[in-house]
Amino acid sequence: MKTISLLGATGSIGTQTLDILRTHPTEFNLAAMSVGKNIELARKMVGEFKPELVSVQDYQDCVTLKAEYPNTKFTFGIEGLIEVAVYDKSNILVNAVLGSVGLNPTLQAIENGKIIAIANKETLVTAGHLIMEAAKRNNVPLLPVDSEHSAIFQALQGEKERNIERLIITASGGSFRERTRQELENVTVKEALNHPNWSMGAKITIDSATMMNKGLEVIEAHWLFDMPYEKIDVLLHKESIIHSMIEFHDSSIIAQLGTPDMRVPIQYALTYPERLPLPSSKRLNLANVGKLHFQEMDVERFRCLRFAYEAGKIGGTLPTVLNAANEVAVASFLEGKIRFLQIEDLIEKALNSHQSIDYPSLDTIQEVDIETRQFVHSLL
Ligand SMILES: NC(=O)C1=CN([C@@H]2O[C@H](COP(=O)(O)OP(=O)(O)OC[C@H]3O[C@@H](n4cnc5c(N)ncnc54)[C@H](OP(=O)(O)O)[C@@H]3O)[C@@H](O)[C@H]2O)C=CC1
Ligand SMILES: CC(=O)[C@@H](O)[C@H](O)COP(=O)(O)O
Ligand SMILES: [Mn+2]
Repeated sequence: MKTISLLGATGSIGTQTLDILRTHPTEFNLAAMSVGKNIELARKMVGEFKPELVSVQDYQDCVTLKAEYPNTKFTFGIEGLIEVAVYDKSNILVNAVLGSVGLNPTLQAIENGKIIAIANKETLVTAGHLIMEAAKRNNVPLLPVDSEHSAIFQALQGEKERNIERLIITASGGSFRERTRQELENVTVKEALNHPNWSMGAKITIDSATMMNKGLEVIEAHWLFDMPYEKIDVLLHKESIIHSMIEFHDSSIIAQLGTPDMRVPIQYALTYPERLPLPSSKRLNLANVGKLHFQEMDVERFRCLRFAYEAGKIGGTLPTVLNAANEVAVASFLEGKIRFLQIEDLIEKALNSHQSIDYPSLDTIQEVDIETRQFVHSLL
């Protein structure tokens, strides 16, 4: 029995993680979880899974839930996220929280020897060097949940990182893949949230439409697989059936395929190195699919991808700025405060106005994260 702490239980990845726990009740047990503001769903989850510890975002929700479930321990805020992440009865942390708020809980969980199943890519983008250093020092496995990184991780089994020629990360093209740049001027939030292949949380769906999701994934892959940026390519593949590939020195390419279903990579991270059946997942029938399509990425049309490569290559605090500016810009777009193309304008302004600091400490990253958020807010 594996005992799990789950950050972001009420989200898209969080709810699918709980689906897997439901499918395999004798394999997994939920000891602790965090939610944000979706207290209605949290209530149902506490009733069903009976975790011993629950963290909520706001103090008042903590008080309300405590009155309803006196046998459960409730906590709140960033300290609550950390408490869940390091909960002593858990041996695995599934980090499915949204944004760089996941950084400190992840670091603390690593320091406490927890196995990390990481979906929360913003944490790796903003401070990949700190996460990788801590994981190495504590001999803690970092198991990717993001579909592309899980695909690469699966294709790497039995292989050596030193034999990799390049990583090929596939991109669906997002909600606006058929539109010209000019047609992006007046797109709506509703249109942007209509991803062609995946059902995901709002922020990552917008990131997919701007191509920032692929940018974040390039940086994520750089850290997870210790790969220079020059050896990480992005390829448009509109079906999202090949989830990513590795090309080796001898020109062999190994890919991982499947229908777009995040429960597969989530479950793989939870069962690694074993595999369990996943009866509810639709099996891929390639004869029915017939054709797969591939197309070169245009970094002029998708400027966010170029920003991410540039920020990643320079390193220091630039990825922190990239991520924090993007988080604020996407939230502003979702709130109807800015137009779609202003997302990339705001990120560009934040990057241009920042002097990168090399080898940033956790404190420096947190300061730069706050400063960047304030800077972008001042432009709105
Ligand atoms: N969705 C997907 O298919 C994929 C997602 N990912 C990554 O996984 C992470 C989660 O994505 P996704 O599940 O789509 O996101 P969602 O928006 O669906 O869920 C986010 C979760 O985090 C909680 N949350 C948000 N902000 C805070 C906060 N400040 N404090 C505490 N809790 C908070 C939310 O709580 P509440 O809703 O209760 O307010 C919710 O539980 C992201 O980093 C994303 O990039 C990676 C690959 C695929
Ligand atoms: C499911 C997942 O991992 C997402 O990151 C997904 O890949 C988004 O798809 P695109 O960014 O390729 O549109
Ligand atoms: Mn992905």
